[in-house]
Amino acid sequence: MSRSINLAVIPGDGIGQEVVAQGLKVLSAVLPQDVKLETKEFDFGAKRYHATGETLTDADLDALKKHDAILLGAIGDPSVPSGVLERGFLLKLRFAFDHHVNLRPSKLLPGVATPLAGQPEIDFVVVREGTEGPYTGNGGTIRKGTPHEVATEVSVNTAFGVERVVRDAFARAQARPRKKLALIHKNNVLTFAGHLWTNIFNKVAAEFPEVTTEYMHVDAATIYLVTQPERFDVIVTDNLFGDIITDLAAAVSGGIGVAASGNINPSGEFPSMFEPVHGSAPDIAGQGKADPSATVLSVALLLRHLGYDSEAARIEDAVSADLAERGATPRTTDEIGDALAARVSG
Ligand SMILES: NC(=O)C1=CN([C@@H]2O[C@H](COP(=O)(O)OP(=O)(O)OC[C@H]3O[C@@H](n4cnc5c(N)ncnc54)[C@H](O)[C@@H]3O)[C@@H](O)[C@H]2O)C=CC1
Ligand SMILES: CC(C)CC(=O)C(=O)O
Ligand SMILES: [Mg+2]
Repeated sequence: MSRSINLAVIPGDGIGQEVVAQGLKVLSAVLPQDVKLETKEFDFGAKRYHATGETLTDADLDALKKHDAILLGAIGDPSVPSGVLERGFLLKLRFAFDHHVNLRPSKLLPGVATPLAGQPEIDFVVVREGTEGPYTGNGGTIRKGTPHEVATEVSVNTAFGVERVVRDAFARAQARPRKKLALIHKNNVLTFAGHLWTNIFNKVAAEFPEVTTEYMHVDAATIYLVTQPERFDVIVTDNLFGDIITDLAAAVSGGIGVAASGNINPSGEFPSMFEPVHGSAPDIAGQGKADPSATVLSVALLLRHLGYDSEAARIEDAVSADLAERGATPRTTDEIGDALAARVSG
């Protein structure tokens, strides 16, 4: 039986272009010959915005919808006002394709440097809600530009949206050996949203008696992520807290250059999208300094999502071996991509 992957590729801005090229290189190298890989590149990002004023149109969404999955580099450029591409492209796409499970694993691989003392066992996954919270664009400003300006940014939390992501996190915790789930919020202050999350979390917990649960406020969680990261197994949290703590989680688990993510639409109604946790890093763009490992590991998440488990594992092993053997001499983005492609095909 011949198999195929019809992949939408969005390199995006800055280092997005550089790292996606490596992700594709490794993907082509790992796939068996009977799997037909078809890729279609989309030019979303700053260049297209400057040329056309468009970020993401309905026609674009229709075109993207036809694919099995999406591989994204990163979006955002200093030449475009902050938020235009992030809201107008990235969040619009995540919302339109109902990517409500934003999956961000953090694993400190053997021999990988961490700023933490010793070599703690870090192996947890953050299930970040991806379509609600303060990222929905509900809010506004009055008396703009005056000393009396007032700006609001409303956090939207629906029982439906919270329950489905909490259920997903419980199911993931149940399937992992340690079976632990932490809810991270700030329910001592954000009482409306926080109590909704806590009540739903406790209700769903009753259906998963094998899962050990804990609650912690997000400020305290940032302490434990640094002082006791081994304590975490699965974390569930809202869109904003999840965004922030996963950069921190990346920093303690080998760095932002190795942090992968999946924006999952669990029903399969829309293609899921895989991307590194990092952004377009304009400070290092075009210099060949970006670590493509996060994108390559995102390709592994993509493959696992599509049922190519052994190919995903080969990529993860290759990255793990590459990181363990990384010497002090810096390599270019391209060189790391070549080394990973050689490992998965060797
Ligand atoms: N998913 C996306 O497309 C995201 C886009 N952004 C956008 O990216 C732009 C830059 O955002 P920043 O806040 O600077 O975050 P960033 O993640 O792009 O960069 C933060 C720091 O990490 C470093 N870094 C990032 N990726 C790296 C890699 N692969 N290898 C080595 N170092 C790496 C950068 O050089 C920088 O020092 C903004 O326009 C932002 O809105 C930010 C986060 C996610
Ligand atoms: C650029 C934002 C819209 C998103 C972000 O920082 C993230 O998803 O990690
Ligand atoms: Mg982020």
